[in-house]
Amino acid sequence: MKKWRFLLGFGSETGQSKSIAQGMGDIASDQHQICADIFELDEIDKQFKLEDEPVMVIVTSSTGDGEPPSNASKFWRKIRREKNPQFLSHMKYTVLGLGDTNYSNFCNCGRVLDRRFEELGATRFYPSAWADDAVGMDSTIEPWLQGLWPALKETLGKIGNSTEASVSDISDSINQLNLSTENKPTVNRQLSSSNKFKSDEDTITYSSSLTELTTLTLPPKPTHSLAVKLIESAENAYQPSIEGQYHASTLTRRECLTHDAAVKAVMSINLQLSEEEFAFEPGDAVKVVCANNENEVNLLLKRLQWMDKASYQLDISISPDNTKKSAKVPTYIPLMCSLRYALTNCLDIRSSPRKNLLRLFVDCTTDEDEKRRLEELCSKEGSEVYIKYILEEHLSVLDILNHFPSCQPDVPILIEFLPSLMPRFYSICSSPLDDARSIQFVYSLLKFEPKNGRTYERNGVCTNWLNEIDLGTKVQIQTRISQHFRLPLTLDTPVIMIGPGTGVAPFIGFLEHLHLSSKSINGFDVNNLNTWLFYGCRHRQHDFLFEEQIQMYQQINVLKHLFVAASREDNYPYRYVQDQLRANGKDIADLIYHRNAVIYVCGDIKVMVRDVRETIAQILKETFDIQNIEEYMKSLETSRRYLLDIWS
Ligand SMILES: Cc1cc2nc3c(=O)[nH]c(=O)nc-3n(C[C@H](O)[C@H](O)[C@H](O)COP(=O)(O)O)c2cc1C
Repeated sequence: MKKWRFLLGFGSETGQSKSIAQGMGDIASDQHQICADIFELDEIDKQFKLEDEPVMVIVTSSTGDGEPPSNASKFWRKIRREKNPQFLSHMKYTVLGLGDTNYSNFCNCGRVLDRRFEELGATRFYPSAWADDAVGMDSTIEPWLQGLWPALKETLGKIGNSTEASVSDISDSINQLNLSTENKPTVNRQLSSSNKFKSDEDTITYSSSLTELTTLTLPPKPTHSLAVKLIESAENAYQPSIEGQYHASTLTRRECLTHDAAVKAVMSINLQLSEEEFAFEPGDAVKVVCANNENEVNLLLKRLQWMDKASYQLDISISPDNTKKSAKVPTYIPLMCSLRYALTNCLDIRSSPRKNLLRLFVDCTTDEDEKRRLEELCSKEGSEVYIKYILEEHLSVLDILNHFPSCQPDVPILIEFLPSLMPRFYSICSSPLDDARSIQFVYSLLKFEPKNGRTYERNGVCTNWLNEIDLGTKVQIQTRISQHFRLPLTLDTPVIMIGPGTGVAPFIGFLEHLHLSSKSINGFDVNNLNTWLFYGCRHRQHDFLFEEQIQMYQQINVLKHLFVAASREDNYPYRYVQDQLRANGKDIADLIYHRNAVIYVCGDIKVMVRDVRETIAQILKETFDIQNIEEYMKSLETSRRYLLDIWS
């Protein structure tokens, strides 16, 4: 029997959109008997042709400063260049954008694709949605998905002929569509009289906003399709199965840039490339493939009662009972590997479990009170609780299992539903003019205490790994080429660099590049440079990163103006970079307004990026009495004169 189908294209940098698209594909086939053909957007013209697609759903994140993820950039270029205004007039579409409101270009990639599809004649069959990582994406994605399926069925039904649906399929689906609101799984479990979770202190396991009388709407139970066979033999050496083109490098140097008294230690790393030249420029970032912490993996293995079998080989395959048509073994896990290997190198055991995994955990739990609480956490009614106690506190899968001791999930479920361990990004702080086969970057060592639901102490995943590996260890890396975060083409364009803490990294790359250019390029006169650096630390004696190097750039006239803020020093007037910007307000405003300066902001997104933008807007408004300052700031952004390189 023929079946409805649609194209589901995703653009993903760190794997979230990809896993959401894959989850959507599963729901489409398992619950709605619709086939989703899922491809990276950049598979355009290889795996799919837009000309042949009547219905398309796009799931895409944004990266950099609102740019498309690396597997969607070719797609975007093609769509952007298309001249025929009717090119997509045959198409119905919708977009789910993933982003983070801490970035000024929130969901920019999704939004521009959405607009461009409309300009090219496509019709939105269902409103596009923008999910925000800053507040938890599920609160947008869940309701959006609930409405998507009926809308999709209606759309596919209307154009039935061209999507090859048979009449009986259509009527089946329309019947289903009519039933869909009554079909949501709800549950009202009776709790034991001594509900052991009733303690206000234990927030993950109890919240007063939900009572045992609340009827819960649960997400549909995901179908799982993997099986593992245990083979009692010693572990072999596996090749990490990472997607994309990675370069082998070697860790050649690691040093601490901060004083012992610093609140947070900052490390600097050097990686040497073994073979080919690694093309990068100042402003680019490097993606580092890392592994999970051994102790954390051991804790998880113990909790799963797999410690004694941890190094046995697992033969991972599709279960003979599988009913999911799209089932496949995740590509990032070798078909034969030990559980220890999979948990160490392939699976993200740190990020908070998504609701579909919690839903599966319900059925692996024997205690009725624990079951009910897990149902609450994955239910629609429990969304706020899930965001507050799981997402915002960054609870891991191990934390959840520790809170629910009677939950004993099968290993294949974890292998199938934990996301893949993604490489981490760092801004490069060296110049290729120094050595094109060597890169340097910096990172802070982060420690998270066991509190607020976290059941064990932990460090940042990749930073901890980078800190523990021996010199000489091979490190797999890839560049993330920045499209816009680049030095200006003309030497005398004023450059305003704002980078507190490790946010100074790309600017060290910029300054080093200018310094080396002045030595190697004829006619490159440092006197023409107009460079301003606003740097922030806690205490100048303890954590002024690259202090000597920065002073050297000043002495040789590569860096013209340096302004330092120190947030923890008594009697020092400038706490934050914004204070220094304000103190130099007239000069900064003049550079931007009259001299076409380019402003670069780099660092942690939480507060700094917003405050810096507000400060610059205020300075400009006050100095030049600009009436619509927001419009002016936007014009700086669109003309690529206000550039961000930020992370969370
Ligand atoms: C380096 C970096 C840059 C980002 N830039 C933006 C941005 O400009 N706008 C936005 O809305 N979100 C931005 N984000 C947030 C991501 O889009 C968001 O976390 C998303 O869930 C990631 O999905 P993915 O894993 O599929 O790439 C950025 C994230 C990172 C790590």
